[in-house]
Amino acid sequence: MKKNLYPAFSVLLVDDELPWLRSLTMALNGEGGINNIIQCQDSRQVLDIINEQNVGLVLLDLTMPHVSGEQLLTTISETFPSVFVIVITGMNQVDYAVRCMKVGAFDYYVKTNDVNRIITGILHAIRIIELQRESRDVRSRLLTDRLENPEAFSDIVTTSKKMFAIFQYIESIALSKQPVLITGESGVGKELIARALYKACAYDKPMVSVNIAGLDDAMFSDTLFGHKRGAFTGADDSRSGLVEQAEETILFLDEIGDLSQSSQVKLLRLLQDGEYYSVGGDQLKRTKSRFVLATNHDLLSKQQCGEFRKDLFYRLQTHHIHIPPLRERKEDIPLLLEHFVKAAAHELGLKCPPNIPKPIPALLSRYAFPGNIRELRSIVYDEVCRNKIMLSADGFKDVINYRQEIESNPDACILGDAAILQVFLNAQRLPTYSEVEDILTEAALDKAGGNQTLAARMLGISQPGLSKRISSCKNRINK
Ligand SMILES: Nc1ncnc2c1ncn2[C@@H]1O[C@H](COP(=O)(O)OP(=O)(O)OP(=O)(O)O)[C@@H](O)[C@H]1O
Repeated sequence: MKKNLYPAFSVLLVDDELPWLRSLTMALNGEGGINNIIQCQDSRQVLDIINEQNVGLVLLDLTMPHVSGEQLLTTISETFPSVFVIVITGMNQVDYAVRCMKVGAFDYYVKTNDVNRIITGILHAIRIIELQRESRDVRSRLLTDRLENPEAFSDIVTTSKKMFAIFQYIESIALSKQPVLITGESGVGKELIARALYKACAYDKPMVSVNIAGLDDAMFSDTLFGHKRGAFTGADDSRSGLVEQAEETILFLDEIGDLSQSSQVKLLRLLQDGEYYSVGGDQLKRTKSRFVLATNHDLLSKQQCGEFRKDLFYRLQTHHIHIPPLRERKEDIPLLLEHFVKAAAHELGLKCPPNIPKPIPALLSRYAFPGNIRELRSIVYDEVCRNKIMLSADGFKDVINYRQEIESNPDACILGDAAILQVFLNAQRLPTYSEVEDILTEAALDKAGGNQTLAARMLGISQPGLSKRISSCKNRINK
């Protein structure tokens, strides 16, 4: 996989003027990050090059010796209909432009010193070609029912056709540079899918991940873009951000659903043009990172009620992977059960995993798993701790009944005031507010099997509020 070449197909520059070829190549490379370029000065060679190399886009001059650009344009359109042609010429006449577009040119530019405008058009064409190629690729993969690199998905335990279709889709978008949005309920495996995508892309550098829930706009900019020395009080040194650290690999932004409006604007610019400023810096930077973003929010309804920007919402739709909840792929339950029993036994140092009585998979299939696979994992681990030789069907039944009860009536677990008071009176010293917050957050997540929506309901706060508490709790631990 030629992962350092962009785009994955070649861009063929055809012009008899060598200085123009050179300056356009430099601009495409520097400003547009395009480095998969073939230069051709002799118009007679163009068709052979297209025939022999993986050319997706031709940037074509019109006035050339031997074969004219217009003649070439007609032949390319007829013989290689999937190759896009952009005409870049010195001829500033509308009728030429109209003629070229009629014959099949994708766009028409007059040579100018302001190459930025041309580059924006070329990047636009590249994006469309990538999408066309990807959709062709997805179609052929769906017909052949195969994976090119099954190893990339080996950590994901599944037998579901829906998940297999997701794997095929991931393989078909692996070479694209466009951002990928992964959605699905909490605990459904979004991070695992992001890691599979990373493996399918075969980057040399490790993936960079960050959970951006609860970051205010200043923290968001500082974390992603870094800062210049003296940018704010305490910024004693310049520091690079995660975007720079993730150059030529994947930057995984988890929980993008709660971003503030101003951070959404910055994120859009980053995804759209690859551009950003470090905090306190006035030099525009460009990135070649691949962005993978995840959320368990319904972004469509957030966008409809004005909480999520429409332009960002649509920018994120280019490559969208939605992971179905566990209750919609119950065929995975027996496999996952066995997998987690083995993993738990291994962690506990058991010689062999406990036996699984036959009724347990069917019992689990009747439960809706609001916390999805994370919840199943925590139930199984807990049961393996309790029963190291043979798992207990009754144990599973009790846990599931209890969880269903909490789910239908989150108030049921509330302790009386006196009981709460007693907990503190028995302690040698009173915990601080932040200690209580950490303990409660952890306890609620534990009870809810990692389901943040349910845990937030138990604590009487919103899910974004809980997300913020989780990240501040993590920050306190990391300090
Ligand atoms: N198909 C699977 N096979 C094995 N383990 C899985 C699978 N799906 C999820 N898991 C495990 O379940 C747990 C939750 O997965 P993950 O963190 O990827 O979910 P998530 O959707 O990102 O959750 P959240 O929205 O809360 O961040 C992890 O321990 C993960 O390894």
